[in-house]
Amino acid sequence: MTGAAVTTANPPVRRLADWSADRLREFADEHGTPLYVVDIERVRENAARLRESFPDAAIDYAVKANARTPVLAAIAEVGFGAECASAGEVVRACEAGFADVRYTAVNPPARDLDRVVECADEHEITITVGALDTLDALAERDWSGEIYVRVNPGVGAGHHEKVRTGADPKFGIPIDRAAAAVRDADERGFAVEGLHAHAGSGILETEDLAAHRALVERMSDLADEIAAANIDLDTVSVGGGFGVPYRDTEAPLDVDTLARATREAFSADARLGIEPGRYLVADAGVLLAEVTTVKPTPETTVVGVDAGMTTLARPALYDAFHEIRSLVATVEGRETVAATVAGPVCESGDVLGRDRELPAPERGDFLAVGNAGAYGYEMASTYNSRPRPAIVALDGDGGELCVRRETIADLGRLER
Ligand SMILES: Cc1ncc(COP(=O)(O)O)c(C=O)c1O
Ligand SMILES: N[C@@H](CCCC[NH3+])C(=O)O
Repeated sequence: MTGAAVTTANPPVRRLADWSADRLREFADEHGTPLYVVDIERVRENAARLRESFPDAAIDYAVKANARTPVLAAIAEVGFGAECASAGEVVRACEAGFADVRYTAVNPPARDLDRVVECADEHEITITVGALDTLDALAERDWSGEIYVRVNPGVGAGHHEKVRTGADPKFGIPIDRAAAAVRDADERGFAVEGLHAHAGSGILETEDLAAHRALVERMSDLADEIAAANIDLDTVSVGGGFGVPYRDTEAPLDVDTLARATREAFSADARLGIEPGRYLVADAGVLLAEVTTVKPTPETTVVGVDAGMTTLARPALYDAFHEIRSLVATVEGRETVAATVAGPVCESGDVLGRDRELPAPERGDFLAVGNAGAYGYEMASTYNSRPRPAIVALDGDGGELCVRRETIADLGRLER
């Protein structure tokens, strides 16, 4: 295979080193930086591997991880549903061709509910309710579609405390009150199709896998209690959160083992549901940046680049680690330096990586940041009036601009 294509058929992880530096450099030259590159074929490979491990499960893609149209269209095409966090995601998922779309309503703004209810006139939409208040809001809108009840399982997992939703009271109905909530919804005439819970994001470590298993067991017990009340549940979704290795030294998640453990723990008389985001898209994307400044200091070599916390928020927000690689054609004659790769934003937290061994960077070099396909562009902002980057989508040998670079003129377009 050539270019950015992988060398083994559908390996469980694509490392930053597996991308073709020549091809990435060409994209950076052609489209400028900062630039996201997303490989749609890799998204399909990840989807196929997940489907193989979970052959009977209802799989809903968590759109928040990457909501760009080519990504959505590819995942819709393989037949997964969509799990959406807002009316915006619902609309985009419907437009991209998803047949089953579920809105996970977290403190839903009235505007979102109105729009989702409107969408349901033409699309198959389910709403996941995480508070009794939301049932009232749906009743006010004469909602006659299906609902899921979101449960707070009391067990969280994930790569950072900010993403361990499972034990956070913000999310879902406490598990000891959930059966009563389902009975209440049923008596009020709502079509309760499913239960939902989500432990958190970035499950990779043994303790997170144990938390996932505990969640599945708790949800199965709850489903039994609900079945005993003669309420038939179609699906019990145990959420997403399947992690990917961000460091070279981390092993990939063995989804077969995860699927087996999930199956063993799942005893509900209903279809198992999962809703992965990151797992499908993270290693399908890289972020390209250009070196703008090289500054030796007593502590470190500061390598200034044109991408920062407004382009990729994860390092600043969660201290997340992303591999960084130089794309120079030859490292000959360059010694290795320990670099702090920093962005152009006026905050000390605007650092993409510290202590990174790189062939001494020079102004004009391109760097690639790995695993940028999930929660990358989606969390980009225009802080410091910095326009958002462009995105190139690859499919096979071709690469096309799928999102143009925002301009300074764009920044004022909403002002009156
Ligand atoms: C309700 C819900 N479902 C699914 C996901 C997807 O998570 P991940 O991208 O880690 O698979 C999230 C995000 O953590 C979520 O909040
Ligand atoms: N945005 C987070 C994932 C959280 C997903 C939302 N529940 C991340 O980049 O790791």
